[in-house]
This record gives sequence, structure tokens and C-alpha cells, in this order.
Amino acid sequence: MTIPAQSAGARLTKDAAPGETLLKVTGLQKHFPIRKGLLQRQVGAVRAVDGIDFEVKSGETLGVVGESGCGKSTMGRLITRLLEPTAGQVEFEGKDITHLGVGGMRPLRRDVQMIFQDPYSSLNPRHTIGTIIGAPFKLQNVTPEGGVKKEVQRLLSVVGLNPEHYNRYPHEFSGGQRQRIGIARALALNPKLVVADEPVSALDVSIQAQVVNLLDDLQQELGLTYVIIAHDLSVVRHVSDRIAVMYLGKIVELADRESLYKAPMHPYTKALMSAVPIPDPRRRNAKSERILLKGDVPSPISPPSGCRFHTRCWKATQICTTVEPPLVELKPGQQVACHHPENFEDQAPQDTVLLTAAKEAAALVADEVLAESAETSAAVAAEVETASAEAEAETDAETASAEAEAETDAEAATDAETASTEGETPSKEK
Ligand SMILES: Nc1ncnc2c1ncn2[C@@H]1O[C@H](COP(=O)(O)OP(=O)(O)OP(=O)(O)O)[C@@H](O)[C@H]1O
Repeated sequence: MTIPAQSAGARLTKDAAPGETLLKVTGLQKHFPIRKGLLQRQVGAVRAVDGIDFEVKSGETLGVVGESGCGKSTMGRLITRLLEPTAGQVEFEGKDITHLGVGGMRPLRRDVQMIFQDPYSSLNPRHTIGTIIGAPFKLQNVTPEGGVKKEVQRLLSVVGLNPEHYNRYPHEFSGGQRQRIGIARALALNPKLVVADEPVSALDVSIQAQVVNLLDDLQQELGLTYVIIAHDLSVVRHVSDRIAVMYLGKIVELADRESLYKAPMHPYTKALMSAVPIPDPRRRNAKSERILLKGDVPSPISPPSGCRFHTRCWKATQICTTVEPPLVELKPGQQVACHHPENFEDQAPQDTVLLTAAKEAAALVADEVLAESAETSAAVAAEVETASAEAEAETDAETASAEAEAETDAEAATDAETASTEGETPSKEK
């Protein structure tokens, strides 16, 4: 098969119009069985991904963040179908691909590509970069127009590498350059969706920005759709349109970037955000508002009951230990799974007694943050009250005017009736 070579500025996406749903994930789960004994009987399971729902629209970048062990990589491997889900559904361009076999997946392998975290181990040291970047053509049995070599050299220049270095080996390149090679390989087959798993975390900070900018430029030029996985918000904050925050196999908040940064609702999101330094000279002398999360993410073999974050949350109350909060849209474009969200009305106001663990966690939370938290909650509550009072007043006014209108109408009708009756009477009398 021959595929036309793409010019560097051409759009590579084929069918999906921008804004249309490209990927849809429903109730996705991956439980890795734990086996023991001679008979290898299953004694438990690692609930790496435990029921997540989200959509990715064509042309957008969805950032996925969370601490190590939250299930982000597993999620990435599930949507690229490198792993078989335990339950749930993955749809790509409206087609259910959850259980497609190797043959069924072959055409999809071109459309969905993955960039891996480690640019050192993800490239075969015994192959030249020409062979590495050209491998997808061989695997898919396709010949690009103009031949593999020419196309590989074009891809090298697209990612900012010298096309003359076609015959060099991976060890001759720096970490950032190797990640560019990985990106060129991912772009070889004109994918629609690129899942990048921690694409820059193995790189020096100075190189990270270059690779992130490259990904951003390629998206503009080639109309790519990205799912970018990262363990903190500093990488995804500039490139994502929407951000999903994962904790212990679940999505705890999913919002557009603007809303998430302006007013994060899940305490976990707030904690992740407070860990990102803000390079704002006006705030250089301001006291830093750090929320230090105590301990590690609990084991996904037996996650905490109720809200999984309750063991580390400074707002946790009784309800958080028993009732799992559903992921619901509390503000337009902002979904959150929390009983006591930040920057919004409390979802369980009757439950006010903090758990002991929450009090201990609070000790680690800077006073400024707690004060700010209380202030925003009070402000939101006041806003909600004002809004509902206004709404009530509006309703009252509407009711009054409707009643007045109805009365006027009734009066008019009575008048008309009377008039017509009066009018009729004389005629009858005539
Ligand atoms: N093949 C596997 N078998 C058993 N458990 C696994 C397997 N792969 C991942 N896990 C477990 O699933 C959980 C989620 O892992 P995953 O790598 O998806 O998390 P992550 O958020 O991507 O973390 P990291 O950033 O460290 O990669 C972890 O507890 C991990 O140990």
C-alpha cells in the first residue's frame, strides 16, 4: 500500500472534524489479578483503573494528572488498546474498539499512537534512527510516497532534527533529541490521536519546555489530538484544553483549564496545584500557600471506602468514609467528585465534624490556605444565597406581574363579557 507523503504544514487528521468526539471512554476498568500458590489462584486484584468516563474531542488536548500509582499509564495503555480492559467501553470515532483482536486493531494502530516516558529505553539501541522511525511503515506494510528514507528525513526535520542524521544510533543523541525521535516515530503513520505518557519527565527542565513546545506546534500544524499524561500540573497547565485529575484509579475532577486554575473544586486538585510554583514576580514576596499531602497514595489493592481521598483530605467528614461521591457537573464544564468541594456550595452541609485524620492533615495545611478556603466557601455561600434570593425575588415579581396580568385579563374579559352581554341584552330586547 502507498500512502501520500505529507507536507510539514499539511493536516494529518483524516476524517474527524474539529470538536467532534474522537474518543469516548465509559466505565473503564483495569484490575490486575494477584495470584498466589502452586495453583496460581487469584487472591485479589490491583484496581489500577476503577471505572472512569471521559471524552476527547478532535483537535483538543486532554491533560491527565495525578501522583505516581494513580493509574494514569494504565489508562493510557487501555485507550491505545495496549492493554485489555477488565470492564467498560472504549469508542474511537464512534466505533467500539474495546475487545478488538489483533487483526481488527491493525488499522487503528495507525490512528492512535503513543509516546513513552523514557526516551532511553523506548528506542532500540541497535537500530539506526532511520530504522526506528521507519519501523511503523514496515509493520503496517505501507510505503510512503517518495519512499521510506525520504519520509523519515522529512519527519526528522518536522521534529527539529537534522535529516542527515538518518544513519546515526540513539546513543549519539541527547535525551531531548531522543524524545524528538520518539515523537517522529509516533507521527510516521499520520495518527489522529497521540497519547503521550509523561513525555518530558525524564528530561532536564530546560529541555522539557522545548519538547512541550514542539508538541504544541505539531498540534497547530498537523491538527493532532492529544492525551498528555503527567504527574503534576506544571507540564500540562500550558498545553491542555481540559484537565482530568486522577486519584487511585478514579477521575476526581475534570474541567477546562481556565476553570480548573481559577477555582479548583476538589481538595486533591488544590493540593496538586499548590505544589506548582507560580513564576509571578508580583508574588515573589507573598507567603507560599503550600498544601503538603501526607503519606503516599493508598494501595489500589484495597482502596479506602467512600471517597478514596478521605484518608489524606483536610476536609474529610463521616460521609466521606462511607459514601463515594459521584463525578457530577457542579459548574458548567467542571465535573467534580467531592462532598465538600472547594469554591462551591458544600454538598453535605449537615456533615460538619472533621475526621481525626482530616485534623492531622489540616496541621500540614498552611493557615493561609485554610483561611482562604473558609473565605471562598463563605463567599460562595453568600453568592448562592444572593443568587437564590434574587431568583426568589424575580420569581415573586414574575408571579406578581403574572397575577396582575391574569387579573387584568380576567377583568378585561369580565368587562368584555359584561359589555357583550350588555350589548346583547338590548339587541335581544329589540
Ligand atoms: N502489569 C501490572 N500488574 C500489576 N499491577 C500493575 C501493573 N501495571 C500497573 N500496576 C499497578 O497499577 C497501579 C497504577 O499504575 P500506573 O502505572 O497506571 O500508575 P501511574 O499513575 O501511571 O504511575 P506512574 O506515574 O508511577 O507510572 C500501580 O499500583 C501499579 O503498581
